[in-house]
Amino acid sequence: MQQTASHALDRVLVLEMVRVTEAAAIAASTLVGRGDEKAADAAAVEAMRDALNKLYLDGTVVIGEGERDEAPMLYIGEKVGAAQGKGPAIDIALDPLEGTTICAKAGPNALAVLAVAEKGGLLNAPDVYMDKIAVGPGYPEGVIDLNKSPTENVHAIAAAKGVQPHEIIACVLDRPRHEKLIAELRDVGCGVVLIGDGDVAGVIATTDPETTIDVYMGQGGAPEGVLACAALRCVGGQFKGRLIFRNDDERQRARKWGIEDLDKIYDLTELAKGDCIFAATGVTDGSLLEGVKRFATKMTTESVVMRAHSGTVRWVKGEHRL
Ligand SMILES: O=P(O)(O)OC[C@H]1O[C@](O)(COP(=O)(O)O)[C@@H](O)[C@@H]1O
Repeated sequence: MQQTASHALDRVLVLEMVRVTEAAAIAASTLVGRGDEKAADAAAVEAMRDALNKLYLDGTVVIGEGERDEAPMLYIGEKVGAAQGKGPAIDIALDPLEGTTICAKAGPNALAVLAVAEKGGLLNAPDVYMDKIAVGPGYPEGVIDLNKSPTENVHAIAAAKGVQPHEIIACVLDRPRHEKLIAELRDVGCGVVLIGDGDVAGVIATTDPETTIDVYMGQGGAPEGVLACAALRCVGGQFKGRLIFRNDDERQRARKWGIEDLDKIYDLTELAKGDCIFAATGVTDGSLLEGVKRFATKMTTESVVMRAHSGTVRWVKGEHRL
């Protein structure tokens, strides 16, 4: 009889997931700073797929490298795992190399990332942009609102935190499309941390007081939004996301994956619901994790794996013989 997913999440998957993200991170790390995004991504994809296919599970990729006709491996709908029809049926959202450009340029915060959930637990987000706002744990429910202006959100966060609006620090992707947002945040007096890429780490940074980042704002990839939500489900925090469609082709793609209300504002639990596991391994050093390091005889990795049901967060240091 096929195991239920929650049974699997209980027993095997939590630590197995680290093996999968470690494999992808190690593969990508051989190409850090080599200026070749595609090669680094391909290496991570292949390694992640091989590692997933060794596990006793009946997995379906719901967020992956793209649609079947554009991605040869880990495409949306691909079945992975060595126990098709027998093992626990789970949905998987993955990004074997989150921050391909970061990796190519040896910048901070490139990650190998994975989230798993029970069937239907993760939104099948199309590869479009998502307007995002996120804060870490400890705020009253509803403190952030995508229908409000950045200024109003900063005031609400500051009031809830008991500080002045100019003491709030926001993280934003450094893109021309964010010029207005950045100008408005600076008008309020906020510190704006501009990141070149990697908004999964940007969102997660709001949950760690050491980063000093209070809020993440702006448009990034929708699949990355779902991955970040899986992490927030485990450690706490709030997230609102609205899909952004630039043309009819993108609208069509969303409908194809069952999204009917194209203007909907999604809450954390609508993007990643039920029990879920989030795992990441650092490819390059960053605010969340150290990157892969190579020594004469070994490599080291740092990973985090967390589970929504228990709220357990495990930091895993790996030593791998060369
Ligand atoms: O680079 P764009 O088009 O602004 O898209 C933003 C998205 O790209 C990233 O910075 C990096 O994504 P990739 O790893 O696919 O290159 C994401 O973290 C972010 O959500």
